[in-house]
Amino acid sequence: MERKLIDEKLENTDSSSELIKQSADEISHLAIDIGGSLIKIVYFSTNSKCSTNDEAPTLPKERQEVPNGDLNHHILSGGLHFVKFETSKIEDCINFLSSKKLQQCGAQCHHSHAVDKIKIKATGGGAFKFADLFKEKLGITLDKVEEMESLVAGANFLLKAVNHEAYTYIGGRKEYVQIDKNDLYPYLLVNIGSGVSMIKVDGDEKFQRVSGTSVGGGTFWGLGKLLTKCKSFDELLELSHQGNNRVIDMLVGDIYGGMDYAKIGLASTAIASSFGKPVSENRELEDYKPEDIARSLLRMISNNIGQIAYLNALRFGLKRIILGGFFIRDHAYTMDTISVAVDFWSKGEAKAMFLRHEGFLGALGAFMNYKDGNADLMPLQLVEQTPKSSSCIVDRIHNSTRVHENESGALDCRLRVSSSFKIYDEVKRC
Ligand SMILES: Nc1ncnc2c1ncn2[C@@H]1O[C@H](COP(=O)(O)OP(=O)(O)O)[C@@H](O)[C@H]1O
Ligand SMILES: CC(C)(COP(=O)(O)O)[C@@H](O)C(=O)NCCC(=O)O
Repeated sequence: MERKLIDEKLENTDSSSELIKQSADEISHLAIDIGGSLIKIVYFSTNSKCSTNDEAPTLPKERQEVPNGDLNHHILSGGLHFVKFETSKIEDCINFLSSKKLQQCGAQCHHSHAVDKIKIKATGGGAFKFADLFKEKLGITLDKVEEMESLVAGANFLLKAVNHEAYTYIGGRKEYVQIDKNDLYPYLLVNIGSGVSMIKVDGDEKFQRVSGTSVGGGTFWGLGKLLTKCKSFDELLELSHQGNNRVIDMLVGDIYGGMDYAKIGLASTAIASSFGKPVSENRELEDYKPEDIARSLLRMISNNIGQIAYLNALRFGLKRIILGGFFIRDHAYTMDTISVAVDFWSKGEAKAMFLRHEGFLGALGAFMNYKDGNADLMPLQLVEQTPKSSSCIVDRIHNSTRVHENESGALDCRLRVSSSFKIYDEVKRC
């Protein structure tokens, strides 16, 4: 529900203060992915109180010593939260971060140097582009994590640790797929953000970006904005529901006098040329309905990505195509078009799968990176969950450790944190 709320707020320019109010909990770890279109934040919060006086606060009750007697580490129990902002409204993101207790503590702290030491993991092009802005406005240093590495780490984490994460979308039906974590690799990761990256994943930290296309989510939103005058991405998606692509697309039947081109397996209703119909019609842009244009555009881009994904899967003999990125937005027509394209071209050999945390792969991967480097933060301790069997299909099921998802959409999890972890200590000192 929280994710839904935040998505709605995203479309409303005056809502950042409300978003700030509803999320005034304590953040112990945060990672950010600043992309061409959207900023994605993943943060871990214990919902505990932060002291504002000079004494160190009592430890939150969730902060307990690890039962195995490892006195150098603590376990934090809490939730992993997901938030996004439009990159063009980066000020909202800055305001959100500065409202958080981590930052408030720093701002109120008498030791002004403390704030300057805050470092957060950051990925995406914006980690470079906006590094100075974060330093100047928030005193935060962006500790850069490579973008493809983050996407892969995020996808691997979700596929291995979160129940009901991957699903197929066929004929209007969503079916969850439980992938055996010992039989996950290789797969093709297709991230549809502003542009599209295709990555062959062979293991943890073992991957190669094999392809990409500049015709992606940014193309849909950018062209759609120009052609339909829609003011938001969601409005454009909504509009596409009511449209008919056959008014804009040139079909095989339009060329073959209403007949199939049976010899090469093309039905009369198949699209011969996306956006081809206006070629032979004496009509202006205004003479076409915006909903038909939106539908045609969404279909053209989704189909094209599905086809390029299939070709790359074929190139490397991959059977699983896992799709992420915020272009998808859990949108039925988008997923159906991609699934049909993959199924059609691979003759049923390859399968397209989508992820519930579709747009947060990079941010999650950057979050996982806290475990590297100075090894202050140990890997997530995962909580066992009994899978809900009703809507779940089994893809070589295997016993695995899983993460809970609570009602707010946050993932319940535990972090194993070094006693000397930096961000937490900055807060504690205040
Ligand atoms: N609220 C939104 N505003 C803008 N674009 C959105 C929104 N929701 C989904 N999108 C789509 O998601 C794409 C960005 O996906 P994302 O994975 O965040 O990529 P990036 O890292 O390039 O920002 C946009 O180009 C657009 O197609
Ligand atoms: C440059 C990018 C990796 C940036 O990632 P994004 O912000 O789009 O998620 C991506 O836009 C991309 O892979 N573009 C396609 C470039 C190409 O292969 O032609």
